[in-house]
Parts: sequence; C-alpha cells; structure tokens
Amino acid sequence: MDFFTLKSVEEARVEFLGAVTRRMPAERVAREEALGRITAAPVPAPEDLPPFPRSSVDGYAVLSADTFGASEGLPAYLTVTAEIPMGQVSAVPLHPGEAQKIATGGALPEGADAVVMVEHTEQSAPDEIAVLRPVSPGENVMQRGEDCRAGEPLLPAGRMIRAQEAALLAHAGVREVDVVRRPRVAIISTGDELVPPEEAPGPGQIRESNGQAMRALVLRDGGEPHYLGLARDDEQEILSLLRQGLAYDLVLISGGSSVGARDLTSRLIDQLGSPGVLVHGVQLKPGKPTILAVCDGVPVVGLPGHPVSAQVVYGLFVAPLLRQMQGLPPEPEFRPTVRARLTKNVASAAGRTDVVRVRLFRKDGEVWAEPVHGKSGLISTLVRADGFLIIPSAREGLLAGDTVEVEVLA
Ligand SMILES: Nc1nc2c(c(=O)[nH]1)N[C@H]1C(S)=C(S)[C@@H](COP(=O)(O)OP(=O)(O)OC[C@H]3O[C@@H](n4cnc5c(N)ncnc54)[C@H](O)[C@@H]3O)O[C@H]1N2
Ligand code: MOO
Repeated sequence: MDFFTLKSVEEARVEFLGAVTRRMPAERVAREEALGRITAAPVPAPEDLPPFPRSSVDGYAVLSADTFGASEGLPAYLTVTAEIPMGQVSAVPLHPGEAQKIATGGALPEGADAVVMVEHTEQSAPDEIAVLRPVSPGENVMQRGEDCRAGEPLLPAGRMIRAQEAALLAHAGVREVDVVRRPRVAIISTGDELVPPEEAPGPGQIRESNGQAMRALVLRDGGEPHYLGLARDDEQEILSLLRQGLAYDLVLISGGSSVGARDLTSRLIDQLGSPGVLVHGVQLKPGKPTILAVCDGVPVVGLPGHPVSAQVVYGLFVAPLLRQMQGLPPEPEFRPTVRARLTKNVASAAGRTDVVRVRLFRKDGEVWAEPVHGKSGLISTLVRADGFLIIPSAREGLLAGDTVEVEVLA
C-alpha cells in the first residue's frame, strides 16, 4: 500500500459505489416472507380501504343535520330504529329523525353521515334518545377509501416492509409482494493465527470473530450471508476461497490487508478479475488498510483484520453498497442520532476521517458522550460503546464540552 496516495473516505466511497453496477432483481414472495424485505415496485391497493364507511366510536349513527343546534338544555330527540350487529350491514336505511345503535368499527347504515358518541346521548324513552351535542357531517366516521383508494399505491417502491407495512398489506388482502432479492454475500476470514470459534486455540492462536460480526451485519442490512470459511495466509487457499466468492453478489474478506508479509489479499483480489483493486488505503482511523475492488462485476471488499476496524469499514463502505444494490439511496435520508456533549478533547489529524467509539450517559439533564478508549483489536470496546462519533476529514479534533451528533449503534 502506498501511504502517500491514500484516498479520503468520500473519494473512496464515490469511486467504489460508482464502479458497482450490480443491482438485485425482483422476486415474488408470500406476504409472510416479506418482513424485512424491500419492495421492488409500488404495491397497488386492490380495493378501497375501509371498503365501507365505519364508525370510529360506540354510539348512534345519525343524519348530522338532525343534531344541529342540539344542547343539554335543548336536546335533539331521535327514534332508535335498529341496532347494527357487528360484521353485518343494517337491515334498514336511516331516515331523518332516526338513529341506529352502532359499535366501534360497525358499518354505517345507508342515509347516515355521522355518529354521536354514546356519552353525548341519554335514553329519553324505550326507543328514543336525546342527543346533547351536535355532530358535523363525517364526524366519528372512517370514510370508504380514507385509508387508501383502489389502484393507488399501498406502498411505494424501495420501502422496507416493517410491522406497519405488513399490517397494511394484510388488511388489503395482498398475498404476494414483489421484493428485491437479498444480495448473497460471501464472507471469508484469513490468518494463520485464527481458529474457528468452536475450536480451542493453541498457543499463539485466537478464535476468529470477524466472520460472526460480518454475518450479523449483512443480515441486519438485508443481505444473505454465506460464510465460505477460514483461509491460512497461503496464496492458493485465499485465492481458492476468493474464486468461490465470485459466484456471489459481494465478497467480504478480512485480514491480511495491511503492509508487510501478509499483504497478499490486495494482490490476489487484483488477479481475480477486472478492473480489480480500485482503492487500497483510506484516510480513515480505524480502517486505513481497506481494499475496495470490483472483479468482473462482483464487488470485493478487503476489511482490515482488527475487529473494530472491520466493523467500522463495514459501516462506511459495505452498508451503503448493500443499500445501493437493493435499489435504495446509499445513505438513508435520516439516521438515528443523539446530540451529546463531549466529556474530553478528541484529537484528529486534518485530512483524515476518525470514527470514535463513545459511551452515552445522562448527567444533570444533559446527554454526554465519553470516548471509549482501546486499540482496534479490542472487541469489547464496541460492546461498551453506544455509538460512533464521526469526525470528518475537514475537522482537526473536537474540544471537551463541544456539542456533537452521535450515530447510535444498531
Ligand atoms: N507496521 C504497521 N503495522 C500495522 C499497520 C501499519 O500501518 N503499519 N496498520 C495496522 C492497522 S491500522 C490495522 S487495521 C491492521 C490491519 O491488519 P490486516 O488487515 O493486514 O490484518 P491482519 O494483520 O491479518 O490482522 C490484524 C489483527 O486482526 C486480527 N484478526 C484478523 N482477522 C480476524 C478475525 N477474523 N477475527 C478476529 N481477529 C482477527 C489478527 O489476529 C490481528 O491481530 O494492521 C496494523 N498493523
Ligand atoms: O486503521 Mo487500523 O484499521 O487503525 O485499526
């Protein structure tokens, strides 16, 4: 890696995202399978919802004009002609001077245009009520088509299906949805010192954790993780896993990305296909030895081995890429952030983006952000942190007491 030609995070991201043309096709899935997926096209409403005018309260369906001017002193007297059973329509239409008893969600009878709440009425005779307050036309009524109109989009394209979207689809009777296929992501870990988490490490060995971190992050971001395995620092082993990776939509390989004897990864990725490595080295801390490549149409990201660096690099380059591949803008319009005051000065070199782990706490009615110190090989620092404070390349550090925006870790 040539340390004199490190790219800024912004330059690297623009170049890399611009070079990846791969987009996921649509696939049709059952509504129950669509949770967490992203719509590939607008989903039209098959019918008006609600399909008929419904009461939003317990009370009496009326003609609003009959109640105009009604008050406690001078009530409007109406004849109760029916009680509307739930799940059925009234057997009789409503005429002027009449009321029909209705429950919340019941279907308004023909001729009625409003509902008086039961607490605004009194029983004045066995089949008669006194209305003590007027209602306006449409009051306490969910109109036909007020939730959505037949043919209009229930959901736009590019919308993640969460509980509220799934509920609307169920309500509208939509059984299948066209969603974006999940990007299939190959995950490779490399390093002679690593053993799988299930194995007992020997002297000088450690259990590998980046595979697990990447699996979790890919799942979170709508991808389908496929762990291809752990390669020794051996050209043939790494190359063989990388080649297998080309059958996927994206390859993530961690370790072996920095200078030195183990600086194999970049060279091997470059042999994999064209155009090959676009970026090797970013003005970023942690995460300097990042590799960004596209090999015969497949994006390949070489993540630094240090677990904290790997997760930071994932957030800055892989998360936006997965969004782009799923047809979304690379950056969400709004991110969950918390405004907090810094407890300490934080240094940052000009020209470099720093991602600082911070713990949030409240004191004297204010939210404070305390930097979590620790080398990027210490995984627990990420467990203790509540968020990242990103110091953009233009800034040269921050001062204790400064108000900052902290990106909350999901
Ligand atoms: N002389 C220099 N040494 C280092 C530099 C440098 O600029 N000059 N950069 C440091 C930085 S910054 C980072 S980040 C690391 C990057 O190293 P590599 O990406 O080449 O990765 P490795 O050397 O293979 O591993 C680094 C570290 O991470 C551990 N590791 C690797 N893979 C995993 C895994 N899957 N699970 C858990 N831990 C993993 C590995 O054991 C090493 O401790 O280089 C610095 N050195
Ligand atoms: O840049 Mo390294 O990725 O600081 O830990």
